[in-house]
Amino acid sequence: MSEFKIGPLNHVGVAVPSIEEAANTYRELYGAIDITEPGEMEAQGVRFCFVNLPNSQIELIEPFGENSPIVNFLKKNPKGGQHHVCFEVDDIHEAKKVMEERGATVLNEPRIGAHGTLIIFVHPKNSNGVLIELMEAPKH
Ligand SMILES: CC[C@H](C(=O)O)C(=O)SCCNC(=O)CCNC(=O)[C@H](O)C(C)(C)COP(=O)(O)OP(=O)(O)OC[C@H]1O[C@@H](n2cnc3c(N)ncnc32)[C@H](O)[C@@H]1OP(=O)(O)O
Ligand SMILES: [Co+2]
Repeated sequence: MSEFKIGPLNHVGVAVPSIEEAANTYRELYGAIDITEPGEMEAQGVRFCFVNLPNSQIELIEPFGENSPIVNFLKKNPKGGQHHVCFEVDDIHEAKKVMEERGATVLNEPRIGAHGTLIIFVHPKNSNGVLIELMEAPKH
């Protein structure tokens, strides 16, 4: 078995109808004070913001543009829901290669995600119904 292994949990993705309303929930109900301004990634079809926590983040995402990959999800979960879990990896190209060698369905070629590093997604069917995002760890 190769040396490859997933690293730290980077964020939990939560798909919502409105990131502003969801951010207010984390602010008013849970006392979150460190919430980023919204960003947009047309290529990924999402608007997003991050609830920064001491050891991880909640990534709030809502559809952006016509072909957003989360439109279907929100049709099935109109109030929103836990959408994906993101782990950091050292090398996204190695990660993709190993995932495919191990029989997983990688959903995209590595592309830039909200943290500015390359990401891939592994189909939920490979992980007990959980959509997994692998993100190349930021180089410090
Ligand atoms: C700004 C980037 C940001 C970042 O962190 O950098 C992001 O995270 S962007 C997040 C949004 N982007 C993506 O989700 C891209 C990857 N997703 C996909 O390719 C699709 O959403 C996919 C393939 C997971 C589902 O596609 P679609 O919804 O069109 O297919 P189905 O509705 O037919 O679903 C197939 C099957 O999968 C189950 N499903 C769908 N979405 C999820 C989910 N988020 N978590 C768990 N399971 C999911 C769905 O229920 C179907 O199951 P089945 O048993 O076959 O009915
Ligand atoms: Co994400």
